[in-house]
Amino acid sequence: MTILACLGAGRIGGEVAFLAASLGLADEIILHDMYEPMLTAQKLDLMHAMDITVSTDTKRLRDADFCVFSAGAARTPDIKTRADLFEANLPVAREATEMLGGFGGHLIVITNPMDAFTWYFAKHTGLSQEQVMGFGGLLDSRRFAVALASCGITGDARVLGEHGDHQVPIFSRLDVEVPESVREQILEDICASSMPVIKGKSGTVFGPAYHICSMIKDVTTDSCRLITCSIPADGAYGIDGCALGLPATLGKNGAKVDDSWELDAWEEKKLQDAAEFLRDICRRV
Ligand SMILES: NC(=O)c1ccc[n+]([C@@H]2O[C@H](COP(=O)([O-])OP(=O)(O)OC[C@H]3O[C@@H](n4cnc5c(N)ncnc54)[C@H](O)[C@@H]3O)[C@@H](O)[C@H]2O)c1
Ligand SMILES: O=C(O)C[C@H](O)C(=O)O
Repeated sequence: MTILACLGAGRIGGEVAFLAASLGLADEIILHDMYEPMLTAQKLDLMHAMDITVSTDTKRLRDADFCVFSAGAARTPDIKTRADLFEANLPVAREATEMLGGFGGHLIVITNPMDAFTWYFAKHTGLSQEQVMGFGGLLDSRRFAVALASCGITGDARVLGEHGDHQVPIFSRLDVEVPESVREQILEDICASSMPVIKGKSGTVFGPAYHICSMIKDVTTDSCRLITCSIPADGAYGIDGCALGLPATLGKNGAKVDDSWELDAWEEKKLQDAAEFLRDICRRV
């Protein structure tokens, strides 16, 4: 019996609830949204799809195995970076922390700027480092794979660093050497890759929902899959004072940092730059 709570039942919360239920990853859904018509709409739409218990009682949150935090404002085409959402979404994270009293499951943080809020929840909920994971690395890695494929490059495409403009595509795990000028061009392309989706359909949905559900599956099946996700760093890769995308294995005990990757000089510099950028935002939480 797996209970999935979605704090924020908009595009991401709604799609994750639907997909998780469709895939048999959740037996019961708890939904919360400040906008009552959206909450009612998502609840009814789910119940019209399948025979599943959908609750809107936030007191039940403490019984949930997973909580996906996707409440708050999303980027529109005129909001340049995810970091620009920080002030708007900080009060939303504060409210969620209060609701999460007694919750002992796995918290998957989606709301942007996602790394800052991953740090926030790790500091303010009393959950362990392994129980709080920020989602973005799998999506960024997939976007990296798409960009590489268009250049005919294959290999293990992974992205570390910020879920944002300070993301760090890892070229040293690919099958070929990629020169710096090409790296910079690909980095620029992947940083811009969600905007056409936002412009065309108001927000990204399929990509995030698919990968978020894959993380839920990793935990429920104890797969110990190698992923990248945002983790409150405590010294791994010489970084602390922020959460950021790192390699991790994901299983029933949550996300465990894999500190064995050897980065080349370009990647190492970009990762330290990302940490410096994120430390600045994380200080503000
Ligand atoms: N980490 C990622 O990879 C990733 C991917 C997609 C979206 N996001 C982020 O996730 C967040 C949600 O995106 P979306 O597309 O689902 O947006 P959305 O607007 O469709 O849904 C957000 C929902 O949050 C609700 N909400 C706002 N304030 C609230 C509060 N105080 N309490 C409860 N509910 C509240 C809104 O009513 C809305 O229904 C955004 O910050 C977006 O940038 C992150
Ligand atoms: O780009 C955004 O603002 C949404 C999300 O973080 C994404 O990467 O799809």
